Parts: sequence; structure tokens; C-alpha cells
Amino acid sequence: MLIRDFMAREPVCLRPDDNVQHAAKIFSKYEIDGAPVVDETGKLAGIFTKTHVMRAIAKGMPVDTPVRHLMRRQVYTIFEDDVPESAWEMALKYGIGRVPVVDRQNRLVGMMTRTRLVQAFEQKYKNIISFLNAVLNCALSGICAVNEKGTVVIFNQSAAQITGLSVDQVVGRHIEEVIPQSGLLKVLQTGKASYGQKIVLHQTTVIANQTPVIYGNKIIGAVSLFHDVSEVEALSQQLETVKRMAQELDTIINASSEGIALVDQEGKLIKLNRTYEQVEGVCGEKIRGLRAKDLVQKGYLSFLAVLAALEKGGSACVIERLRTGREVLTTATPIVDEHSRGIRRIVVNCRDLTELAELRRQLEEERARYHAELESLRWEARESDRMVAKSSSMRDVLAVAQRVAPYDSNILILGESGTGKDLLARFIHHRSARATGPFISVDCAAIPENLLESELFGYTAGAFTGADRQGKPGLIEMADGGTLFLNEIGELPPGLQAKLLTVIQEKQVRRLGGIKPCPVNFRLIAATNRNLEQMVEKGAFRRDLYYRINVIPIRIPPLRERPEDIAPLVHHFLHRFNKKFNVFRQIAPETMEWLQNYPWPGNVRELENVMERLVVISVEEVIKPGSLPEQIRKMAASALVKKGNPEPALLLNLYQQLGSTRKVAAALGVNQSTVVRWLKKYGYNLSATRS
Ligand SMILES: Nc1ncnc2c1ncn2[C@@H]1O[C@H](COP(=O)(O)OP(=O)(O)OP(=O)(O)O)[C@@H](O)[C@H]1O
Repeated sequence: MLIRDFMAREPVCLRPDDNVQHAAKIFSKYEIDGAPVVDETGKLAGIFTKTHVMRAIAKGMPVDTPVRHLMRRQVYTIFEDDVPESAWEMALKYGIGRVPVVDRQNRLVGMMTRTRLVQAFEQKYKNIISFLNAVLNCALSGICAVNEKGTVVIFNQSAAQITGLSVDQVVGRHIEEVIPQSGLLKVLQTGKASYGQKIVLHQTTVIANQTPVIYGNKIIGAVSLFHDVSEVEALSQQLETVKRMAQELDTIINASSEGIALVDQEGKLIKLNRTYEQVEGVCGEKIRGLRAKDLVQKGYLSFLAVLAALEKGGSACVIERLRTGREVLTTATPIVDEHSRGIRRIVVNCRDLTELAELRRQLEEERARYHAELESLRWEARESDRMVAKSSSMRDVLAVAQRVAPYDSNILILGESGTGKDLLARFIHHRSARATGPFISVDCAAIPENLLESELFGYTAGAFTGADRQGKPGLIEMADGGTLFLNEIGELPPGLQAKLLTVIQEKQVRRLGGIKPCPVNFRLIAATNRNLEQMVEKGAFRRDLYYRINVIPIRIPPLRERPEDIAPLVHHFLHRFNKKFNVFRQIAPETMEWLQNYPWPGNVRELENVMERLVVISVEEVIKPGSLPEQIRKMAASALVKKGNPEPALLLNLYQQLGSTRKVAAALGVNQSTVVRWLKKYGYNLSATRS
């Protein structure tokens, strides 16, 4: 802004020859206080004012006196390319209200009046304000200023953007109404600045610096400069996450049971995890930054794989023996930079083979242990169907069973309860082609009649009230591919006999509630302790079914018919229960004698139970007859008596246990005198023996 932009052009002028009267007329016409005097060349010659007119009148000079005699020749001028401030200074300094404007040749070009100056300064003020506003709006920080009353006077574009409030909404309003959380009121009140405060302005987190605006000694306002840190906050959170991940990664690397090292593109060690330190016996911190070559040469690390990887630019794997005596497998894998295609890092894995070898040894040991255990389980499984058969009758039974086992023919096992029918059925199954298939044993007498049908044949979903939602396969279906053993088949109700016959004939089973029969392939072994023939005669058992199941009948004799089996069975069970209860009981010969003379109405099952009891309750290693159940002792004794010639050892044993011939007589069911006679006959001195 220059003078020429604001000066009044072509101002009213006077000539040097113009007279006083003319000048007065001009002043009056244009309502001015004075005018510059310009010569014929346009140059400024002087200035003539009302004061000169009055001075002329006062001196009584004629009105036609030329103004050149009275005008002031020394005139304060200003150049047209000066700034308005110069004119302002001049006006103030010399107390003049009008300053002539000249060019460099001193030609009058205009007039700078007070009004023009005010216009110039108003323009300048406006320019400054616009510039300041532009500056404020260009600032990336939000700026909010209040006057001493707390009214917002400045609110720049950034402030509007950050807070989401428009400039019009805020400027001119009290700060408490529009941004109560700004804190500016406090600054106004205390006059204290605050820096780096984190505040939330309309859901945006900002960092604000607030200062009072002081003029002289007075607080005339307060200003707040703030910037949005939401992004920075998000970034710092991301940074936190990355930091945490880096820490976690570090923890994982350190926790790895494998040695892990990181090397840069020049082969310098960056990191070594704990396992690596332990395996190599070094401290990672002390050797960090050293080159792979030096690490190898100085014997710190077995980094041959790294050297190889650096040389060939690819993975390398080396087995080395360390100075610690350990054998390690080191693998160096380069990580290639995506852009330059050069090596960026090398990851080194070090596996302690010594430990692996130890693990392998432990594994082998474990395997051997499991193998042994498996073998013993297999042995037990084999043993479980081991049938003791010393008697010729039992040996015949097993021979027949062995012979018929491979064929799929139906077998009917006959025998009293506890003779081993179930065991024999398993014996046959394990020797048949179906040995790997299932062995399903059903005790027809043990299952309540109303459940037997659904148990045998299964049922479909919702076949009857209380039926399982998904239905259930029957035992017959479950025997598919194996053997179905129907024990106590004589107890089968007539309705089921007919159904069973259909299954046997058609080799198909239909579940209760089902429509479609499904094929089944099983081998049937039936067993009974009843006389089926008689039942057939009485109409209690279906003849057709009897013929179907009685293809190969095998009869197991009761134990009393094969006493030769008793002693081996006793030893068999003694061994089993010793093992089971981890004891080492033996059987006294007298006890064995008693056991052999007992008729075993409950057959092998009874013997098995008695043996378990003896092993468990006997307090001595050797099981004496005294441990035998009362009823066995009684029955065995009467059996002896029936033979008419009791064993001398037995008689003495009994006498020792019971303590009197009367009690022995009562136990044996004979007269006391008979007992005395027997004892005498065997040459025992009763009183001597007793003592
Ligand atoms: N010869 C044997 N050798 C070894 N153990 C046998 C022998 N006979 C039977 N046992 C054992 O005796 C117990 C009874 O045998 P099993 O259950 O086979 O008899 P069962 O005739 O099927 O009886 P029930 O008709 O009452 O069901 C079983 O623990 C069985 O292992």
C-alpha cells in the first residue's frame, strides 16, 4: 500500500500570480483550509492557507496581492511511492492536516488529507485482519481465543474441524456455553498458563496449550492452541500392541526348547535365545554384534551353518560336536528381502541331538515297557479262556470243542450251572474263524422276560413308550460277524423261541417297531442246564428250535464226576487270586484232601469262589483246613465217612482242630466210639497227640 493508492488526485491548486481574493473564493467554494501553489511547470512552489488570507487582511494588504508574496515556500511534502505511515508521522510531527504529494521531479501529483490517511489505515487494518485470519485458518492447530469476558473472539477452521462446531456457532458466544471443557475460563481467572493438557473436546481428544493474553498488566483474554491427538492415540495404541507382540515373540523365542539365533545380512549376531546360550555355554549379550566368522574362529558359537548360508545365499545345515561335548544340528535359513532380493536376516536353529538321543532312548524304554505290558495283557486274555481239563471226560469235551470250533455249525452245550458252559463257548469262539469278531453272551434267565425281546432284537426310535430316541440295536445284531452265546436257552419264552427260530433260519433280524429286517451273520452257541428233550416232550420248548440249535451237542460233566480236575482247578485259581491280590498263598495237602472230597454241587464256580475266599481270608501263607467253610468241612467229612475208611491224616487233623473225639464224631455224623476206634486203629495215642 502506497500513498498514490489513497491520495486525492488533481487537487485544487493556486498559481503564484493568483491574488488573495481569488484564493479566498477558492477556499470558500471548495470548503478547504488551504491549497498548494504550483508554477507553470507543475512544480510545487509553496502552500497558501486561510491563515495567509487572514494575515493579508490584518496587514491591510490589497486583495489583489499575488499569493506568491504571502505563501509559505517551505512545504512538507511526501512522495507518491511513500507508505501512508510516513504521511501519518509527518502530519503528527508538524501538526499539518494536508500533505502535498509530489513525484521525484517535485511536481504536484496529489494531496494526502487526514480522511485519505484514515482510509489508508482502515484498508491496512482490514488487510492485516484478513491476513491474520488466513494465518489462523492455515494453522493445523485449533485456536480458540476469548476476551476478558470469556466471549469467543477467535475460533479458527482447525478448531471447527476438531470440535465439529462451526465458527458461527462459537464466535461471539460465551466459552462456557459452547465449549465448557476448554479450561479457558480458569486461565482467565488465574492468569496461569497450562501446557500439554489432555482434554476431550466434543468426543475428540486434544492436547492443549492455554495461555492468558496480557496487555500491560491486565489480562485481556485467553487463548488455547490445541491439536487432535486421536490419531496419535490410535498410533500409540498400535505401537503398544506391536511392542507387546514383540515382547511375546521374545518370550516365545526364549521359551523355545530349540536354540534360536538371529543374524543380520553381514553375518553379525543380533539375538541368541536362552536355549542356545545353554547349549553353547555362552552369554548372548557379550557376543552380540560379532560376525559369524569371528564367533566361529574364537570358538564362541558353532556357526558353520551360518557361514555356509552366507556364502551360498541359501539354507545350510551342519551337524557339529561342541566343545561342551554335545552334538548339535544347526540349520541356517536366510530371510530374503522382497525388493532387493538380497539376504535380510538369517534365522539359525540349533537342535541338541544329545537330548534327542536321550529322548529316543527313553521312548525305546517306554515302548519296551508297553510292549511287555501288552504281552502280559494278551497272556491274561489267553489265560482267561484257558480251561483246566485233566480228567479224560473233560479232555474229550475240549477235543470235540476244538474240532468243531472252525465250522459255523450251531452248538448246544449241556451242563449243570457253573460247569463252565460260558467258558467253553468262549473257548470255541476264540478258535473259530470269527475269533476277531464280537462274542455276545446273553443269559436268558438273567434278563427279565419283558425286556428280553427288546434286548435281543433291538428297537427303532419311538417303538414303545420309554424307548431310546435313536432306537437301539439288539444283542443279536451286535453279534454280527461273531458268536452269539445264548445261555439258559431253556428259559426263553415261547414267543421269543419262534422269533429266534426265524432269525436263525433267515439270518435276518427285525427291530421292534421296525419294518425292514437287516441281515445278520453270527454263529449260534446255545447252552442249558435243563433237559431240553423233556421240555420239548412237555411242549415247553419248540421242537423245531431244539433241532436247529442241537446240531452239535456237547455235555460238560459236573465237577463231582471228574474229581481229577479238582486239584488242577485249585492250583489254577490259587495262582489267579495270588496274582490278583498280590499274595503268595499255598495250599496245605490236608486242605487239598478236604477240597477233593467235597462234592461241589455248585461245580467250578463254587470252587472258584471258595478259592478266592481262602486266599483273601487266610492269615497264614499256607491255607490250612481250618480256613475252609464249615459246610465244606462237614460235607467232605461225611463223604470220607461214607467211604468207611477216612484218611488217617485227615482224622488227626480234624481231631486237632476240634479238640475232642465227641466233636469229631458230631462233625462226621458217627458215634464217638467209632472215632476213638478209628484213631486207635491208626495207632494214635489220644492223650499224647493232644498234648
Ligand atoms: N474247566 C475250567 N477251567 C477253568 N475255569 C473254569 C472251568 N470251568 C469253569 N470255570 C470257571 O468257573 C466259573 C463258572 O463258569 P461258567 O460261567 O462258564 O459256567 P456256566 O456253566 O456258564 O454257568 P451258568 O450256567 O450258571 O451260567 C467261571 O469263572 C469259569 O471261568
